Amino acid sequence: MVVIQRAVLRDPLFLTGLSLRVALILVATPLSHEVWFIPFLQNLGAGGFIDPWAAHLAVGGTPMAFPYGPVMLAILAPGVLLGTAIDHLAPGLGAARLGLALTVLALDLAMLRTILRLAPGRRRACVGLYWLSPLVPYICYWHGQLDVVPVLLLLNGLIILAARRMVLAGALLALAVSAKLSMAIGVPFFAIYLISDKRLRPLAPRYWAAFLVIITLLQAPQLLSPAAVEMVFGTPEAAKLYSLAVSFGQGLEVYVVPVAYLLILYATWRVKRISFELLTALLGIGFVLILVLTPASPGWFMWALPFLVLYQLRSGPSGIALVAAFSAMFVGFHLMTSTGARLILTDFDLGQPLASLVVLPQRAIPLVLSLLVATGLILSIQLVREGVLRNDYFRLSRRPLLIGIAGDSGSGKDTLAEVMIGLFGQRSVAHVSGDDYHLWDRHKPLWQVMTHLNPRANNLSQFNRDVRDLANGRAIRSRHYDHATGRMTKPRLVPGSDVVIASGLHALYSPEICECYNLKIFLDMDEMLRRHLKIQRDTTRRGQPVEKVVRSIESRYPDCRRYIHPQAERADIVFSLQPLHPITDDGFVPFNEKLPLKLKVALRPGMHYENVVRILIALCGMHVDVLVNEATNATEVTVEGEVDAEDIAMAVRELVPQMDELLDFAPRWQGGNLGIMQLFVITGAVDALRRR
Ligand SMILES: Nc1ncnc2c1ncn2[C@@H]1O[C@H](COP(=O)(O)OP(=O)(O)O)[C@@H](O)[C@H]1O
Ligand SMILES: O=C(COP(=O)(O)O)[C@H](O)[C@H](O)COP(=O)(O)O
Repeated sequence: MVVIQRAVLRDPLFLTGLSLRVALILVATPLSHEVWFIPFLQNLGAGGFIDPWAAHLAVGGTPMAFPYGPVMLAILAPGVLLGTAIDHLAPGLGAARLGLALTVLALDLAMLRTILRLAPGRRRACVGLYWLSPLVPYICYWHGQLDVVPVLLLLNGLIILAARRMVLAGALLALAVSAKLSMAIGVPFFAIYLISDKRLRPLAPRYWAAFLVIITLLQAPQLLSPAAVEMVFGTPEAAKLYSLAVSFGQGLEVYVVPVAYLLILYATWRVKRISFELLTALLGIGFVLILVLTPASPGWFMWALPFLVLYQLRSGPSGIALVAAFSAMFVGFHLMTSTGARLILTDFDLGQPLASLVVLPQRAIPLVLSLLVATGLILSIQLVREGVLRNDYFRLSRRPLLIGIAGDSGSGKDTLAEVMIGLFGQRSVAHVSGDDYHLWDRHKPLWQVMTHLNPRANNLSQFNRDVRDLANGRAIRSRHYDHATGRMTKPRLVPGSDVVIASGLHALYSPEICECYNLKIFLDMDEMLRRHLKIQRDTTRRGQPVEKVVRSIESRYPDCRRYIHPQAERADIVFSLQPLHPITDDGFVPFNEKLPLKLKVALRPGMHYENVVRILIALCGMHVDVLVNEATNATEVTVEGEVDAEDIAMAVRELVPQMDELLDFAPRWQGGNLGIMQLFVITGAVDALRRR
């Protein structure tokens, strides 16, 4: 049973739409129901279960009667067969007719509920845009088409796919196609969606396995029935896709719809990474173009309607007006040219198209069709502009997100890179480390002559080339410097990804590589804290004697001042981790002691930080000071206090909800200062991506 919130059921708008539907069911019976669908379905009762299509043709039924698959049959038959049985008991009740109409009403309510699930919090808008649209009463209750069935299955398959319940989602897509073959139009869009999102790729085999098993089980028997092949696969409806052709002369024709459809698929393929919202927009564009470029049956509009509702919810009054105009043209055109309904208990038969009942002005039909095509094309352009090009996610994900992280040895570059990889997901990030571009390893004599902090001790031109290649989505081959052995390993393939993190001593050194980054970060950790943490790391994790590490820190300090620290001027964000209590020269801090820290965040002029500060105070309960550095005009935000990972996750969802689909399914949020860094990096990245 379709469960719709009580608030909707009590909504006057809903009750108005329901009254209209019930009135139509009571007073009108669509010609298509009476002449095609009900007789076909009643054959099942006459022993047509084995091969309903053959049984129908055997009694002289028309091949046009039921060009649908077994799922449509299974969903619609119970109401009709029950009604037929009741009619046998009480002739003249019209229960079979009511059985079909009430089944359609139940599916219509399920469609409303599905749309409400797709647009949570937009209850009245969804009721207004779907339930009160004249399209649905016209298509389902006057003209009498059944497309609400496959579209409902397709839409729920989308929702289940977004929830990553892959087997059920694949099965629902198969059910949609087995209800009406034209839903196969959507299959390539789903395939591109599953390929484009690296997070979904491991889950895709289950999806397609379920799809193929269900579609085979349901469609194979139909292929064995010549009658089904004639009525379903050979339906004249399919020929409409080829009706618009461009003649190349010499009897050659190019079909416009297949060309347009392939162009839309190509454009979809070019969208680097498709969010759920983008997928619904692209599917809507595909369906609307088919409506515009073919003499589409009224039922075909149901394919696009849910996506048009979502478009209107996002676009507001202009989109609503445009869809209303397109809908009005569509209904007007089909009232004139398509079958309608007979009024019950009267002889008033509007089953035939208006054009055959009354004399219309000569140009009425072509004029309305022209307006229909014009409004449809304008709507398609708007769907592309507003549904795709202006889609935040589309703009964020068209090219890889590039983040550069520079800082002295031990300042936290790898740590920050790792916590950001934990957010985006290993599959979606290409990490390039400056250490892998040292010109010599620890065992070479030059190691004793020139420190690695000197740019000339590193192959920075190769580093820059590799970052640029990754920025263009190309894979690179990069060696790896193993700090445990002090040697370079063999080159390994680093594939292009949605996010590129380039961290290293000189990651912001060359101006031209800085132009590649969307976000530039410099780590300027308190010097005593850095020494403490570097000594702790190099002795415990890199097996180096304390004396050697201390000597190295001292000997490299001049190069650090000369080559590393100046990079801070190029950064968008400078993170400076500070101990709450200064570490004095002789104040040795035991490695296992957790140092209370605070984080200073210097943001270059123009970086938006107000909302971040608001959230850190209001939601995370942090103590935050904001200062503007008069010299650099940079904003310095000092953050103190404890924050847990869940609060950081909530803060990011509040500040940049559109990032959700760019992050991993289970992003690894951090608490403490690393979580605050995650927050500033994510919001800074979205800011930068919106500007590009
Ligand atoms: N934000 C931070 N909070 C606490 N400890 C940190 C932080 N960043 C780095 N560290 C610690 O400091 C040491 C050096 O960090 P690392 O990321 O290896 O620096 P780099 O990559 O710049 O050489 C590591 O032991 C690391 O755990
Ligand atoms: O210090 C760094 C940078 O690494 P990081 O920024 O991770 O500290 C150089 O890679 C070292 O010179 C490598 O030499 P070693 O392996 O002997 O430290």
